[in-house]
Amino acid sequence: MNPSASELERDAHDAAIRREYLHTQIEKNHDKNPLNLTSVSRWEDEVGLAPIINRRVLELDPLPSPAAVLQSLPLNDQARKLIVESREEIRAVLSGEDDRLLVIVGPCSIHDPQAALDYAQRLGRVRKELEENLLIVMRVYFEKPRTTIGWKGLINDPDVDGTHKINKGLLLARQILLDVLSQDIAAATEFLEPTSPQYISDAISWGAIGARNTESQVHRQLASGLSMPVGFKNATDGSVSVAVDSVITAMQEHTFFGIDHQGRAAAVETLGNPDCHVILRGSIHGPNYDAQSVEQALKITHEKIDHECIATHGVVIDASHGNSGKDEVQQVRVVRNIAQRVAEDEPGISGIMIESFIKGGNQEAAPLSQLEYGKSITDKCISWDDTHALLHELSDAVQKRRDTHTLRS
Ligand SMILES: O=C[C@H](O)[C@H](O)COP(=O)(O)O
Ligand SMILES: C=C(OP(=O)(O)O)C(=O)O
Repeated sequence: MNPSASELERDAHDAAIRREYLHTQIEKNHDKNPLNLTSVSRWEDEVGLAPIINRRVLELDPLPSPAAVLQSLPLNDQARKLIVESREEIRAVLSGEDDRLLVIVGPCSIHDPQAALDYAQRLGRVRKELEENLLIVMRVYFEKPRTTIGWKGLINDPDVDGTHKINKGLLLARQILLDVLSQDIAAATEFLEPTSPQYISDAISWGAIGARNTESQVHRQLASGLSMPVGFKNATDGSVSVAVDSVITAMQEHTFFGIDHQGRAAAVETLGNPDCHVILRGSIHGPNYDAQSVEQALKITHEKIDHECIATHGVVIDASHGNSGKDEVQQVRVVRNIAQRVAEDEPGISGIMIESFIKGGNQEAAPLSQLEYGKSITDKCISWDDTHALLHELSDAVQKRRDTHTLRS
């Protein structure tokens, strides 16, 4: 059926709005495109598909290729060594070959490069001091999965002002990772967008798939090709079974849609990732960090996986999120509870996750100039002073556990 005159008029009107929008965006956002890419034209206009496709797409802003970003901000030799060694150490702790506790600690999200470096300097010093008992890795989270809407993290919106300069966010995130690694501390992150790992995953030693994505085939496939250990959170409704299914799925080979390092669409074939495990993060129904929940999670894992692996050895417990009701005071109690249980040699606790920043609590997300320094703009975090004390308590707990084992043998 031919479009009516009024439909044609509306299409022309929509196309004019899109073109004007594109033009003003390019004019306005020079720094959005730091690698000087030329914008794509409205291809659908040229091939006569304008009434059919991209009806609700305002802009397709080209991103640099992963190779261009990796080459413009390369890992140095110290960082390469740290990443290779820390991935192996994490694997050894998760499998029980190394008797330390894995501690993934740091801000809920990164929004300020200066504060991230400041935090990494502090954590780098404690990491060294406590390395005999704790394997400390910094949370360097750039992508935030939201329950509904909200700031989606530094890669998506680096200026926290709704301008969504992803080009800038990618380079900034990578620079922050290099700064963190320069403090001799390995980095952990959540992988959210299926193509963003090509830009940063070389700098990551441990990855997470969040509670909102744990049942997603796309994320399970992604994890199957990642080069580092990956933890899957239990679902927001508390299901641990889906996280175990994720581990099983990610351990297998897959072929799926992705991009290569030149940024070209690619059929990605993966080997499978044997270094996956479950993270207990509590749920909308309450916490699951207690001994019975750990035991139950491992029971489900053993029922579904018939061979010994990292996932059957133990879980990582997230002291924040559903386990603390996102309350930093409660998070301190949860960490103390876990420290006590580690000291008492409770089996199955391979690691702990803590949301911590320089100042405790959180504040509303806003552009950097309007923010209090060193305070979270997403979930509430434990202050640095409390974190420092808790890391020492966790270290003492691991030492006590080791002493018990030595006495027994
Ligand atoms: O870790 C951060 C948050 O818990 C997660 O992004 C969800 O946040 P929201 O419920 O405020 O959207
Ligand atoms: C979003 C996070 O956690 P979860 O997926 O458990 O909500 C997080 O760790 O930042």
